[in-house]
Amino acid sequence: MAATIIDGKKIAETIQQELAEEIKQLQAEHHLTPGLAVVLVGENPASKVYVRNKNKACHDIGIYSEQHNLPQEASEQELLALIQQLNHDDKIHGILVQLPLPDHIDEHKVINTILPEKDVDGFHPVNIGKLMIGEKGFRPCTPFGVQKMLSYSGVPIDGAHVVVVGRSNIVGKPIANMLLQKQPDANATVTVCHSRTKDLAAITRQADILIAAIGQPEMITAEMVSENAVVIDVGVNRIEDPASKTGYRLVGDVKFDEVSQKCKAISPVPGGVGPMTITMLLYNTVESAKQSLER
Ligand SMILES: NC(=O)C1=CN([C@@H]2O[C@H](COP(=O)(O)OP(=O)(O)OC[C@H]3O[C@@H](n4cnc5c(N)ncnc54)[C@H](OP(=O)(O)O)[C@@H]3O)[C@@H](O)[C@H]2O)C=CC1
Ligand SMILES: Nc1nc(=O)c2c([nH]1)NC[C@@H]1CN(c3ccc(C(=O)N[C@@H](CCC(=O)O)C(=O)O)cc3)C=[N+]21
Ligand SMILES: [Mg+2]
Repeated sequence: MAATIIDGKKIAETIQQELAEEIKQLQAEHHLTPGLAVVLVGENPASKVYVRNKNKACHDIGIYSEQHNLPQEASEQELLALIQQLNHDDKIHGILVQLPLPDHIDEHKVINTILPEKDVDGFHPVNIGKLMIGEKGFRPCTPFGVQKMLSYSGVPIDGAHVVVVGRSNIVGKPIANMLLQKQPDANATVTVCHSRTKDLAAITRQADILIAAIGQPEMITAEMVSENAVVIDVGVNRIEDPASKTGYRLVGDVKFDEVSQKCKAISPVPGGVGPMTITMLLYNTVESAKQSLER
């Protein structure tokens, strides 16, 4: 039977409407407009699409957003100085530095310079540490979006066997940690797989919830999933497509056509995790603005 489609775009719209209401209230009661600064170094076309989508979403719901474009050759010093300036800027409640950065810039140094209370990406070691021990802090947007997507869709996480394929710092590791927590919308039994995993298919077939964050176009096939599985596809891969106007199209890490004929539920690409990521960035920015009232 064909799978239920988990419509990330629609869930994202619902959450964004709630955020827009909350922003109106913040403006009416506290004269406060949440502000986000996005920093982009260089000319990566995929990054540009993400940045454009973020700016539009901010505009739509009433978040002030500003974009800082540095040239590819910008020095690490220049970037760190810009972050310091944004750290001190009272209109700015969230700072996002688009990754990956050019090779001559140390990513860790850059992330460490962002004030943890403005780190709406949830990448600063302080926020990662809080996530690990179950303390309140900013959650990375993609994992947070996946968690919200599952809970809005009524997928039980408590007691489920979640298999995550991928162990990056921005997706695989934080999502595994979030769903493992002894907390609501979590309590999963988690297995994390990666490129050195032996007999990957034998493990993915055991998943009640399979999360693919691999960066390999359509790698997860029908024989790797069970009929009861809920499949969340985090992958966003551009592949060449001469039939498309742009010359390329987006596919996930899951072979959607065959897997969706077998599993219980699945999130599509585009229209799945991507819009949820943007929404949780907005959510964290609003949260950060609210927290600034308490300081
Ligand atoms: N929708 C969204 O909002 C977002 C989407 N993405 C997308 O998600 C995907 C993953 O991103 P990211 O985590 O940054 O990617 P990384 O390249 O940082 O990590 C990929 C992970 O997949 C593992 N892997 C690679 N090949 C295989 C394989 N053949 N078998 C098993 N495991 C494998 C790697 O293993 P190892 O560690 O051993 O190298 C690594 O842990 C990408 O397509 C990216 O574009 C990313 C961020 C946000
Ligand atoms: N500091 C930082 N934080 C990030 O969160 C971050 C990052 N750097 N670098 C790049 C990755 C990738 N990422 C995406 C987010 C949304 C979509 C998205 O909205 N995708 C739409 C499609 C957009 C399109 O049409 O191209 C969808 O899947 O429906 C895609 C990719 C965030 N990342
Ligand atoms: Mg680098």
